[in-house]
Amino acid sequence: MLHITMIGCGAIGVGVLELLEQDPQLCVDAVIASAGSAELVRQRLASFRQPPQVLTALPADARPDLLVECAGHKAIEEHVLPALERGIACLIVSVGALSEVGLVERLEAAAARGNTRIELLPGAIGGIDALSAAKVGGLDSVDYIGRKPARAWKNTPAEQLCELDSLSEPTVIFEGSAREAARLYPKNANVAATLSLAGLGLDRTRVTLIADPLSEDNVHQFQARGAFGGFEMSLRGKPLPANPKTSALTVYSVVRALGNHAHAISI
Ligand SMILES: NC(=O)C1=CN([C@@H]2O[C@H](COP(=O)(O)OP(=O)(O)OC[C@H]3O[C@@H](n4cnc5c(N)ncnc54)[C@H](OP(=O)(O)O)[C@@H]3O)[C@@H](O)[C@H]2O)C=CC1
Ligand SMILES: O=C([O-])CC(=O)C(=O)O
Repeated sequence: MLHITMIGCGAIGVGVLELLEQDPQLCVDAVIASAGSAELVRQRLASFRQPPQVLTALPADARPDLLVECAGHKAIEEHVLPALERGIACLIVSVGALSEVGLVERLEAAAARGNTRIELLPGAIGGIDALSAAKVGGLDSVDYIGRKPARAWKNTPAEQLCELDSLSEPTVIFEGSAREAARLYPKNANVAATLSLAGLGLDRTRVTLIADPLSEDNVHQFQARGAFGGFEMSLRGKPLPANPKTSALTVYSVVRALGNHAHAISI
């Protein structure tokens, strides 16, 4: 059995825990919550058959097989970097955080010192295997369009560009590089950052973000061109009721990745 510690117990974390209850090969022993929400998280987990322990940091003597981040950008600094130094393998879902200058290099250095590895999860997007294989032969362009219902852009700079509550047609709220998208829309730019890391990098990956009052789904589309040929992907993700910024596929992506570590065949 694989022993896992999870950072964050919000929309993704709870969804993952619910699904893992059915897998005898995976056990989330502990959840790391922010100090201010530890009690709330304990209440959230009370109905689970075997609720994980709720902590605010990884104890010095803890040695989980895997640490999986489902929390946000700050959690990488606070928990992932120190765990890597201690030799604990980490899975990261907040991939948008890696657009911060120097963070990729710091993660690599921490993992090298701990002689361990970091896995970036595909989350809400598919086709990362094909894109990153295409990169080996050389890519010419990667263009991404992220389209979400208007409510998913609440509390973002989109609020300064348009009246989200009364939007009547799809409205482009951002066009530019993946680096700039991640800076302005950190909670909505994980896919853009993932495509960049798998493909042409943050400065050469072109991003368009759209607030679409006519869509109920989080739609992710990208096209790539290169020596391999061409590739178009369109994915209509159902948003999680607990957090409309987040697609349900992200939960399944975490469960798949953890399962691949525990099961005999990985796919
Ligand atoms: N790769 C991808 O495709 C996707 C990635 N994501 C990313 O996944 C992350 C989680 O998403 P989601 O579950 O929807 O978000 P939620 O806001 O629903 O949940 C996040 C939880 O993590 C907790 N948290 C935040 N910071 C820390 C910290 N430093 N230590 C411990 N706990 C912390 C929050 O608690 P509190 O608020 O009390 O701090 C909250 O309970 C986000 O960063 C999001 O950007 C989301 C969708 C797709
Ligand atoms: O659809 C999602 O779950 C999240 C998303 O767009 C992103 O962070 O890029």
